Amino acid sequence: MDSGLMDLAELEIKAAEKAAARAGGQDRLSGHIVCDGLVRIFRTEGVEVVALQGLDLVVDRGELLAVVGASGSGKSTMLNILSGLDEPTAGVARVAGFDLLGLSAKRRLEYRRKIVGFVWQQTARNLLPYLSAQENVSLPMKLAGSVKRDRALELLDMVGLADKAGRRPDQMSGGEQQRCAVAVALANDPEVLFADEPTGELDEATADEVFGALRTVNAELGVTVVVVTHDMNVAGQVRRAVAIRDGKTASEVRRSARIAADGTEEHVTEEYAVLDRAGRLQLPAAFVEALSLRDRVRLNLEPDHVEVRPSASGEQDR
Ligand SMILES: Nc1ncnc2c1ncn2[C@@H]1O[C@H](COP(=O)(O)OP(=O)(O)OP(=O)(O)O)[C@@H](O)[C@H]1O
Repeated sequence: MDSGLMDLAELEIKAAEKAAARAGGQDRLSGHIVCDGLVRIFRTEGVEVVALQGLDLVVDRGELLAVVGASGSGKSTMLNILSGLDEPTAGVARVAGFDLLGLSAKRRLEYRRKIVGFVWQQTARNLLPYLSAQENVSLPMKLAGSVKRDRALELLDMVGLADKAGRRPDQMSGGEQQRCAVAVALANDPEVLFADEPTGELDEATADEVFGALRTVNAELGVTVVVVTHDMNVAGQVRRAVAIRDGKTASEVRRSARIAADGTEEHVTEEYAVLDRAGRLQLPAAFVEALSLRDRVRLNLEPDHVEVRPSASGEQDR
């Protein structure tokens, strides 16, 4: 049995329970983060770049989601909007009841201070070099005027750094610094944690530890976690990974555990294409190439599935 995955299942149940308690009941569990038809167009020197082309995404309260995609697919653009640093050109972006389109400066500040926490790829952006781990975690509390005794140590303990509380960033490894950054991001008890390539500068084993810390805080605090990465292998670290392609959500990988006919537990990884509200979906590039699909395809409705066939030869140019 894959004990790692069992842990994942247990952690997810725990995270959902904590999130429900935090939200005041199961009925408020859905749609903690909602992107609907999100569009972001950049205009520079007369050139238009459509970075997000109608992106749809719903993340439930208490979920831990990975967003994966190649360079230039729009991940950072989405994260900048969700973290309140940038505004969408059109569409809906809502987090914890905050509508991020047309937020006043005051509400934006409140959103960034209280609702969301961030972990950036560059460790230097997350931690102050001359402060110890504990001081780094305490700083956001001080700035918000709400220092809670022992909270910094509790958070450091949660990310496995209880014994490193007195160390400065240059006395910690890259992975430890990123785990410390997770504790800093949670100092003011945000509802949502965004992490942008938090393991981008780390080797695989160290990256696993950082993911372990993200899973733990998700389960212990019920905080909704969104991790953006170009590392497709990350899908194995979470139960839900959404892939972005060309500024839209294209596919989704879900991992789950189920009991097989012989009573043993088996673990299933299933990949789904994302269907938007207009019924559009994107075929995986490998499928398109395998059958040389081009321009038009034939669709047949079968009792329990839809068939996609290449158009007959010669049909393409008629
Ligand atoms: N401020 C900007 N001005 C003009 N174009 C931009 C701006 N920011 C992003 N873009 C463009 O938007 C598209 C999406 O970029 P984005 O940074 O969101 O991708 P990404 O998936 O995060 O890539 P990476 O993994 O390399 O960070 C790219 O074509 C990029 O060049």
